[in-house]
Amino acid sequence: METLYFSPLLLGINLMLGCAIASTALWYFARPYCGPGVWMSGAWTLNLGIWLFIGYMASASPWLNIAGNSLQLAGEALLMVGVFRFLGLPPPWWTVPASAGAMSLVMSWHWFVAPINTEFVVTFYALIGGLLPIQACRALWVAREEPELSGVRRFVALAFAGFALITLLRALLGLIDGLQGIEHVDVTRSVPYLLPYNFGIPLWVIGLVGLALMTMRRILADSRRHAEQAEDSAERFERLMRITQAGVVVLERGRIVDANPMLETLFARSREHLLGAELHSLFAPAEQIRVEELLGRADGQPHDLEALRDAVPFAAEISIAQLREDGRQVAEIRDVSRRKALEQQLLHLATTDPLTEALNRRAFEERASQALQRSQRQNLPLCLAMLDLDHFKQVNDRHGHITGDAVLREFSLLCRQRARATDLFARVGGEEFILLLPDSDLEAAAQGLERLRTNLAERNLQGLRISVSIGLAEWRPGETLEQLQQRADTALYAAKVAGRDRLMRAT
Ligand SMILES: Nc1nc2c(ncn2[C@@H]2O[C@H](COP(=O)(O)OP(=O)(O)OP(=O)(O)O)[C@@H](O)[C@H]2O)c(=O)[nH]1
Repeated sequence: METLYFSPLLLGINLMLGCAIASTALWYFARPYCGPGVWMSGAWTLNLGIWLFIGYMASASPWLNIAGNSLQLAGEALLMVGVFRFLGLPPPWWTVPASAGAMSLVMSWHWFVAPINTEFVVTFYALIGGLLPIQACRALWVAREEPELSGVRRFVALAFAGFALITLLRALLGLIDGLQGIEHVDVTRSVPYLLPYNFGIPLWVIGLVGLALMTMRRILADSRRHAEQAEDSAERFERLMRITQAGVVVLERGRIVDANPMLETLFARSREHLLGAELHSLFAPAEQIRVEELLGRADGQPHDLEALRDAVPFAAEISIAQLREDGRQVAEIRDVSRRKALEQQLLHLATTDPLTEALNRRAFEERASQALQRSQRQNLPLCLAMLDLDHFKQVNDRHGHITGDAVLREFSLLCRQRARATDLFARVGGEEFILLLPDSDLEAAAQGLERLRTNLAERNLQGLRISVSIGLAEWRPGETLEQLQQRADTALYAAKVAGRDRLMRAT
């Protein structure tokens, strides 16, 4: 019992058990980092090997001896494989079965074929045990990645190198003893036995402590890197929010909880005024229900709304998206009044005649067929008139094209002024115009056009007496726009033939 108080064997076993428990804790707290899990299995395998070996010492069972020695080497090999896993290198898994298998073979030979001098057995064990860490040492020493780990990596490499050296020294001493035919019965008198307990195991523990430090250093370096990245992206986000041309707001239940500087400019309100305000308060009263609906939808799509800056409306585009599961939303608001004005301008250019500002033929046909469909659906009357200035060639010939143009412009203005908002007035030829009168029967249309004609006859355009001939047709159910136009054209021709400056109704 007394020898137990000073037993290096017991101390070694306890240290190994401590290492296994510590590496389990390391694995648990370092998850999901690669490496500690393999170290943990290595440490427990090694412990299992030691306990089986103790079992052999108590029972002298050859099987326990074989399994104990083989598992100790397998545990050591696993520890080295874990280093490769940690460094992100291809792990040499083969070393685990290779070292355990080779040891089993030698031990089986010793027990079941021919006894080998135990010093040679020790030599063989130590040779494998000493060679195993060398590759891991090299990998740790030369690794270039993660410069913040280089110090601790070298520390572990040196600890493993020391362990390898002690173990190989043990192999050499065993070999010398074996060659001399010495066989140690009392292990406490054997240097090859004392070497691992007094020096090998401490170095092994130091190596494991180093592995734990290395893992912690990586975790620290990674979290520092992540913190830097987070800070970086927060800064980028802030910068983006400052320079973006869009007003950006973060919303909580429809209320503004954060806003970028552009929003202040866009709505001419200070941040203090904006924070806490309902999003819909930034828009025209008529749009507020729509804003609520868009908040509910949060589809991230752009929608056009009328916003208010100092109570003055402007065209805005808003897109609302869900920010997080907790119901926070983000809205992006842009002033699109310039774009809207441009769109209007383009639409105007695409649909009107540049000289007279009347609709062009294409726009007329598009809108006239819609009006025709509506009349058809609602069974309402509709009329179409063709208007052609009389002897316009003479105007050009006598007074020049510029005067002719001015006459056309004035005539167009007169017609547009007299037309109702629902009427469609277009220029379809040089001095030929067309007027579509929805919801007007032939009688009412004729009266209105007669008034126009007499009004024109009574006034001078560019100091000239200008008259117009008109052909008028009322739409008949089932008739197409072309057919209706054709009849009005025929009536116009009849008006010209009949002496001009008159209105003729189509038959
Ligand atoms: N100033 C000007 N003249 C145009 C324009 N487009 C067509 N014209 C002229 O309009 C005239 C049309 O002449 P005609 O088709 O012979 O008809 P008209 O002289 O009005 O005679 P009737 O229609 O039979 O009464 C031509 O002289 C064209 O050059 C234009 O944009 N500006």
